[in-house]
Amino acid sequence: MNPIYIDKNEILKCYKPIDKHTHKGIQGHALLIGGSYGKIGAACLSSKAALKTGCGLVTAFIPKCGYEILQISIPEVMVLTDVQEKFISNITFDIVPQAIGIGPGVGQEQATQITFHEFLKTTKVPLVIDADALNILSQNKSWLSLLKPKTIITPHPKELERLIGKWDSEAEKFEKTIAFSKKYQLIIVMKGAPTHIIDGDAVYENTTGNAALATAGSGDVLTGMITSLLAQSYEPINAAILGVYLHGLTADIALPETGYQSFIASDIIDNIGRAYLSITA
Ligand SMILES: NC(=O)C1=CN([C@@H]2O[C@H](COP(=O)(O)OP(=O)(O)OC[C@H]3O[C@@H](n4cnc5c(N)ncnc54)[C@H](O)[C@@H]3O)[C@@H](O)[C@H]2O)[C@@H](O)CC1
Ligand SMILES: Nc1ncnc2c1ncn2[C@@H]1O[C@H](COP(=O)(O)OP(=O)(O)O)[C@@H](O)[C@H]1O
Ligand SMILES: [Mg+2]
Repeated sequence: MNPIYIDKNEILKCYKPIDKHTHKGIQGHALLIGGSYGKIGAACLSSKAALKTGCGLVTAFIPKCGYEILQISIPEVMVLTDVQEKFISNITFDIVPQAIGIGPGVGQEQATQITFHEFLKTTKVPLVIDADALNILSQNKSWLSLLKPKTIITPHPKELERLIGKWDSEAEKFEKTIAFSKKYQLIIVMKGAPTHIIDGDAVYENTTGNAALATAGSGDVLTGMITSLLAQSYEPINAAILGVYLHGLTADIALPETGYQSFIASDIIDNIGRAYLSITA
């Protein structure tokens, strides 16, 4: 396996500068579907990260109990609520997003599983699938064939194991992940230290990031960032590459100020602007 290293050179091949005549209506609308009672923070983090990564509009779809929390903590994000108080049970919306991120904090209630199945059968929008949405897929592997080619999935090692089964060596982990990517035509963001992106036989290795990212919600933030780039009409592989690179770079930039221990997921969001600036510096 000869990975392509995701460094500044590689990023400059796909980074799209902002057109000075752009407006929020053409800058992309991202929909983030996430949260459940006690995990509304996951929806807050992913939707705020999506906005801070540059799409024009962000809507969060959450259970009712998160309505005030989300509106007060991030007034720039629009909110749609499920009929259920504590978990998502019926995903319906009348907006037209260019990308959807689903999974952070959703839990695995039966009703959430059923509506996720219906959603997969009907949606034609480019998707990023993370966290509990991946765990639901692991429990219902026949649903994997519903995923459109180039859907992005973002498993951490445990979520990956639930999807592809155990491995005995690093080499076997890559073999199995590449086979899985080919079988379902998926882009797999294998989160870790470092993160790898698998797109069929192509393997990319990220060069940014550090152990400060080992903190609650840092994956939820990554989901929002990649969904935002997808909504801004980056090709799925480029959205994954740029998202993972910027996400890691925020931790490299913040480290001298926060140290490893006090860096939290909100610090990723706070440093997305500096990460963008360093791409073009
Ligand atoms: N503030 C919030 O609302 C938060 C919500 N979260 C949500 O909580 C739900 C559960 O997510 P979790 O990921 O905690 O639960 P999981 O059960 O999926 O994963 C936790 C398990 O995976 C292992 N693991 C994780 N990263 C690993 C790594 N790099 N190497 C080896 N093992 C690793 C852990 O040791 C643990 O056994 C998700 O829906 C998630 O989005 C979390 O993101 C935390 C913050
Ligand atoms: N030691 C580390 N070095 C670099 N990156 C890390 C390290 N630990 C975690 N990360 C990154 O942090 C993120 C963690 O995601 P995840 O486990 O899904 O978090 P959560 O579910 O809490 O949001 C991934 O992007 C992963 O690559
Ligand atoms: Mg996660």
